[in-house]
Amino acid sequence: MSETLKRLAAVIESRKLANGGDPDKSYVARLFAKGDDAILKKIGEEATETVMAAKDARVSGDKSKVLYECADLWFHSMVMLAQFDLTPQDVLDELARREGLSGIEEKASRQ
Ligand SMILES: N=c1c2ncn([C@@H]3O[C@H](COP(=O)(O)OP(=O)(O)OP(=O)(O)O)[C@@H](O)[C@H]3O)c2ncn1[C@@H]1O[C@H](COP(=O)(O)O)[C@@H](O)[C@H]1O
Repeated sequence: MSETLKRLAAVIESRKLANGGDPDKSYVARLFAKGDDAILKKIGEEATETVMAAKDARVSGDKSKVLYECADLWFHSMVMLAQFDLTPQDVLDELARREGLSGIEEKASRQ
């Protein structure tokens, strides 16, 4: 896993209230204190903002907002993973499991 993701996952974990996270000082601890609905709402917002940034980038040619919004989306997804005691490595493991398996073949195998 990338060292950046590993460090960020560790910081997020440290912000859990059970690990001493303080909602008065930490944005992540505040999200954990608010619970599932607040975390999931942020993911919905950031996903929508990512889509809008990508649509805008097609018109303006400026891709910087796509990166910015996608980073927000990844970050909040990492908070959600931690909320469920999952890690970015778990997601990478799932992607590795799918490696080489065509999405078209996988879909056909479900029918
Ligand atoms: N990567 C991030 C990160 N990306 C985005 N954000 C915050 O996520 C929020 C994004 O919400 P919006 O863009 O919708 O802005 P907003 O309107 O201010 O947000 P809301 O009031 O609606 O929640 C902002 O408050 C951003 O500052 C982040 N906050 C923290 N991190 C990382 O998490 C670490 C721990 O943060 P704290 O727990 O705050 O110490 C930090 O050191 C960073 O590495």
